[in-house]
Amino acid sequence: MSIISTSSTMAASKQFTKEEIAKHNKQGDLWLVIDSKVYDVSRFAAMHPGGLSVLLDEEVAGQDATEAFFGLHRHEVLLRPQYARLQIGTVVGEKPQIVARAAGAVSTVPYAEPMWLTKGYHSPYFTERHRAFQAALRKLLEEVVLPDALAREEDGKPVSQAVWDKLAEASANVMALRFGPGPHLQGRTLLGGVVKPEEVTFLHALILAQEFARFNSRGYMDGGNGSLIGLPPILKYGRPELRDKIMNDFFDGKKFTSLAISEAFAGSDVSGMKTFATKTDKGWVVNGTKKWITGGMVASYFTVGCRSEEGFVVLVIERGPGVETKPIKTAYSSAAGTAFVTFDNVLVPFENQLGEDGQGLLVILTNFNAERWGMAAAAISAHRVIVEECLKWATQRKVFGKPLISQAVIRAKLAAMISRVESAQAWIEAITYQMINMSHEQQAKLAGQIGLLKSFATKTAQETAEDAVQIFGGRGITKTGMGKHIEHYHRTVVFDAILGGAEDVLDDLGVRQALRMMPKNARL
Ligand code: HEM
Repeated sequence: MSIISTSSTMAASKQFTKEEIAKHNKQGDLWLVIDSKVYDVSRFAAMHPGGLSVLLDEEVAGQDATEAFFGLHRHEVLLRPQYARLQIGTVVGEKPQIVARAAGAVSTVPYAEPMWLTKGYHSPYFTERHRAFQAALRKLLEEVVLPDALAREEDGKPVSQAVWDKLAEASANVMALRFGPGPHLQGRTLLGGVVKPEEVTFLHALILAQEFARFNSRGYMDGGNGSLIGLPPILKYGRPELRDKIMNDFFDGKKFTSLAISEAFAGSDVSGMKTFATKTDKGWVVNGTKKWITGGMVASYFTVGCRSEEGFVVLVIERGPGVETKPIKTAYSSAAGTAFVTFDNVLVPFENQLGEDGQGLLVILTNFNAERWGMAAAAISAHRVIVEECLKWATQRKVFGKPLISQAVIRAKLAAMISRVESAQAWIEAITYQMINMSHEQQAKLAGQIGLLKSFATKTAQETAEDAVQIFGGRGITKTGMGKHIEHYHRTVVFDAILGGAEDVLDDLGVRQALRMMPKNARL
């Protein structure tokens, strides 16, 4: 994931012979070559995080240290301004061979992109128009979201308002786009006009979900995604006035909504829930608590599942008197805004009810397919990033004088990873095509497939995470340097396996749906 912006490529124009470079090989007068570029590290050497002595080694000082460097550092180190300026020139007659991917470009590493995005391959689903959409989106995300994602994942703060503002800009409307095709896109300019509102299908939604998942900043991304599960029930069941107010607040990047179903007492077991809504003359009065509410720390609205005398009801509760949120520390960054939410005698107007009394389960279930499909899409994309990391590492790292990739066991691990990610991608593309050609009601028959797909995507992702740590060794459990993405992935991959339904539950759902569809007359 070394990405270069055109402004940081300014190379020093002076040229040096190898003989001249070799003379600068001692403390205080120290040069070295990396990928044909000459670096004067005379002053930096004493501050080098890897120590001074390694730079004075006779194979490094005054020499071409390309191989040694790339066995120990990510390319992005050299792109940081403080290190880029150590370059004083190039070697006579040599040209750089290693190029960072430009912001927005596709990777040329095999399997680093889905087949439809790989040069020379074809797709039954995606066209050049989709590719133009993907390119515009990736450029915007890598320029605007990626730097914020890396910084916030570290400091634990929520998505910066400047990012929301940029995504919401009238010329881009990415916030509205994230809700897939539909009337909410009408009249909007989308990504500078690269796609028209009526052209948008679930294939665009797949591109969006997969592009947003490439940053390997899992807490940050979930923090930004909270509304994607909190809002859909409001869009479908909310009264027009409430729906439009909350929808526009989100599309403008101003206010966010979290789904608040799970409790310390109950997860998917709705009957075990304790949050209770009492009907009064003035409206519903809600008391109870909710746990693991993604994005809850920054949410202005909560889509809340409650028990009541009238059955299960879903209410939209606005942050205000009686509503409190406290952060919960989980394995990923607090940028996710994961909250414990308490409702104490909160008065909720009847207009904020979604669906009829006792119909709450229907309201919640209506988005489960879309939610799981989106999670699978993101999981597959994040998985692919790890395949690229492993392929690069295995080819650039030398052990016992040979690249790591020359070991058959490493190639076997890579083969398994590639097969997992490619089969999951092919499956989701096929399901997405069905979604495009089915009505919302018909899509109910995809519930089993989507459940199985999500479970497959997250199980295989965890297998790859384990394999990746083995390939990277100690670096795979180290938060900085070469293996930082592997460490992050390995630590956070399990979130996908829990959110939106645990694997066993989804597998069972898939098989039970198949059983319901079994023809009565089928025999061996
Ligand atoms: C312009 C040249 C260089 C720069 C700017 C540089 C910079 C850095 C930085 C920032 C780190 C911290 C870890 C990271 O962020 O990846 C590091 C670690 C390290 N560097 Fe360098 N370095 C340079 C050249 C070299 C060379 C030629 C060697 C050759 C032996 C070397 C050996 C090391 C070692 C052994 C570590 C520790 C790696 C680890 O903890 O796994 N460095 N360097």
